[in-house]
Amino acid sequence: MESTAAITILLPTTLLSTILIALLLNRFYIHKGSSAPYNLPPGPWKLPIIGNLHQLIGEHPHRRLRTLANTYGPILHLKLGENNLIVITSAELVREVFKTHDLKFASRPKLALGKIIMYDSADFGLAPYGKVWSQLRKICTVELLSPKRVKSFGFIREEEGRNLVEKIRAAAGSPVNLSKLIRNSVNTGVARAVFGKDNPHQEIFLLAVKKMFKYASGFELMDIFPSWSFLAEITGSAAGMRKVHRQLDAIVTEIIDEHEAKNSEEEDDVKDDLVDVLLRLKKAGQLDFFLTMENIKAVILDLFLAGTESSSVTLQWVMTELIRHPEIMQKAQHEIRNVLHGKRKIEDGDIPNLPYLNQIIKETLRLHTTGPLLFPRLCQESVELAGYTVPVESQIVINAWAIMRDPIYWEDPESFRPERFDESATDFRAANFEFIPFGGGRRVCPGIQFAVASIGCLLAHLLFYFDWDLPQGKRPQELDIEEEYGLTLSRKNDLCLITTYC
Ligand code: HEM
Repeated sequence: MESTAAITILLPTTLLSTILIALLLNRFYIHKGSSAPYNLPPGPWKLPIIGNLHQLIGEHPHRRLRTLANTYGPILHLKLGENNLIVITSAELVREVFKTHDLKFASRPKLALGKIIMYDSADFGLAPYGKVWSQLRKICTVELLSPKRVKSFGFIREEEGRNLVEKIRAAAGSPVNLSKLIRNSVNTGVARAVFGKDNPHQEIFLLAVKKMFKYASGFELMDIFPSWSFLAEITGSAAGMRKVHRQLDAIVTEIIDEHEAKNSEEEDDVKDDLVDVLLRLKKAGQLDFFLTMENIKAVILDLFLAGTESSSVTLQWVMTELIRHPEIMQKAQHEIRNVLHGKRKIEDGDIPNLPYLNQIIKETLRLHTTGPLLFPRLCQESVELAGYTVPVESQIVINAWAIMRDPIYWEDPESFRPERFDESATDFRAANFEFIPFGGGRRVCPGIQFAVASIGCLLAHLLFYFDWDLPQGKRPQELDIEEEYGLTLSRKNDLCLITTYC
């Protein structure tokens, strides 16, 4: 069996036997943390060996952790197998993590997927804090993700918007699988920006991405019991990850080979994309560290994976909420059809003139937090937080989903109300620590502008050219909002809708 998020899936076999072993060993086992002189944050009682693993069963982790935080408070200590896990569930403490102690929390835990899939964390999303991380991040920001570069990709967004419209028109009359079309469009947009052309192996790639994001939940047994490597083999997780690695490696190797061949043929005449830049830097050898081919492959995958999944998941939730709230859909269509009045084509430069569209994207990111627990951090040295000690090497998880639904910060938090973001108020950056869809501090998502620009442009195309409805005369509130948990919180079921071309 291939394991996905261990907490929700693995229970019947491995976990129950683990509990039995734990109980048998109870008499002989001395709890690692129990004799430590730490003033640890509060948390529920812990079983030997598995710690609090059993308390996370039955619900998706972000929901379960919110329930635990309601009992134990906004800073919570759990023992998950071999790891100390500190869970933060308040904007005030997020400020401490992202601002006051930013450096101490700027690393990432070593996850099995980094080791197996991402060339031993040779990328920068999973890399530990340090020189390699900071230089790779800087190169990608300058070459791909800076506001200037993002603006320069406007023509790609326009073309992908038009392609999406054509594909939907071609399918008119029968329900269209909008989820699939969105995933393909977003992935093509990212591929063209990162390596200059479409992804020829899109189908295989998107399936591999889906699996990879499940492995990235941080709750894989291999990550909870890193020294029990046999568990990964028994459950099939390790084999599953190796398969994903082989598939992704084949794709990225082909991309690099093509770039190397092209560069040797047309030395001066070629317009550099990110892959060219990375290959050139490798050849020149002028960085402060030795840039390996693994670094290059892992960075391409980083951007390709992070860029595709999160933006496409967000756009699917946007359309879900607009279907469930026809009056908001109409208001958004009214805005865009008014602003573009008389124009036949949407241009990338039109998107900033659509403030309501922007409010809708923000409200979607609040209510359907793409990364509900952000991405785990590793505490690099012991820190005092809210009067408690966070031990060095603890993993830190911020329950962004719970904070962005907390009635302390948000009025009527369960309702979808884009108007709550007035045009001037909250920004995407974590200046406001109750609105943190992109994380914060040094490891804040570097792809904010890229993501917002591509989601905005595709969404504008969907709303300008089409009216949308549910198939089989279903009513708006009947559209399901079932979630699938992984690193991202996606729709469990694909979104299939009926369209009318306007
Ligand atoms: C709606 C879209 C997106 C959302 C919600 C999102 C969210 C996030 C979050 C929550 C993190 C972790 C931040 C932290 O630890 O504080 C992150 C990291 C990251 N994101 Fe995004 N992201 C999105 C789009 C993108 C895009 C389009 C790209 C690139 C093309 C990208 C590249 C990355 C990378 C490379 C990291 C790791 C940064 C590091 O560890 O230094 N993301 N993202």
